[in-house]
Amino acid sequence: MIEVKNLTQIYKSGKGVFDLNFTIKEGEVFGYIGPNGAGKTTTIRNLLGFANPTKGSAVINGINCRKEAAKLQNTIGYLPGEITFFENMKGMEFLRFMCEMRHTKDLSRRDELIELFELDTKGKIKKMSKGMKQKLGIVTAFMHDPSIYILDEPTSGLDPLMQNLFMNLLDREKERGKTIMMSSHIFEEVQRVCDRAGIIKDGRIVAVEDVQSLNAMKQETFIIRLSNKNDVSKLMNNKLDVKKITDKKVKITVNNNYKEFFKILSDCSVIGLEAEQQSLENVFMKYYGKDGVTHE
Ligand SMILES: Nc1ncnc2c1ncn2[C@@H]1O[C@H](COP(=O)(O)OP(=O)(O)OP(=O)(O)O)[C@@H](O)[C@H]1O
Repeated sequence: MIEVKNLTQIYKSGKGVFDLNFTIKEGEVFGYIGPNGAGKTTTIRNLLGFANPTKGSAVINGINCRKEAAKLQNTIGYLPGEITFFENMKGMEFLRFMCEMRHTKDLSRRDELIELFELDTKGKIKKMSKGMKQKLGIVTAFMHDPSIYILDEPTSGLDPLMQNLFMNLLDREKERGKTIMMSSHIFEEVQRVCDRAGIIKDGRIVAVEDVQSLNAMKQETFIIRLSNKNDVSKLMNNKLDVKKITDKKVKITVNNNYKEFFKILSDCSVIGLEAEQQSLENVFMKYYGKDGVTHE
């Protein structure tokens, strides 16, 4: 369905994306993850036909994304990373304009989405907050019921409640057999909804993995507070990766060995447990060297 072949776009600065190769099957949810500046937006802009690749191609449903971009317009729901709308239009005016452009007849989905995200469409876009603009972008990307979604960091700017609503919406679209590509640097988000994920770093794809195997790579770190300081040495004398912070506080890194982790903790005087968020960057920095080769 989506085929990226040797796609290269080099900016004057020498940065960009280089020899990207991946395919996304019909009905698949593909996460595209990488740190800031890795090349996610550049790839997505090529899929939308907004950029002229230096080399290679992106093809969707047999249609060349650059050469025949107009043909894809109604098939794709695109959410840009930075939303620069017609700032002087009111929210509803913009949505009506987009529906006319796309010849969308059935407006019920638009209205359902406005209600779902509690979007106030009365005000001018330039007066909307970042989160409100993001919601407007989501309604725009989803309201014509396209078969493919290309979403650039879709939850950015949304509060946790809205993020959750959005992820539920993605689940429903996935169930309806839609093909979804979404960029993100939030591991949890990709983990929750994606089947596979491509990892991009310094403009190159370093891995395309099943999300299940990606999960196995993830380590979690917990800060444990104890009431009895003797428990610190008890914790240090086993197979767990434990670092002492104070005489009653330790940091434990768990790498899928939860069973052992809970077994040992159940025997200690735990009075507090706090999970440390691990950034996605840390996850793959640990597993992929600069050369893009897996280092176990
Ligand atoms: N128009 C441009 N001209 C020159 N360099 C650019 C341009 N757009 C992006 N770049 C550079 O290309 C690289 C990839 O940028 P890109 O925006 O694709 O990354 P990204 O993965 O989307 O990052 P982020 O997560 O920060 O949005 C970066 O080094 C960026 O500085």
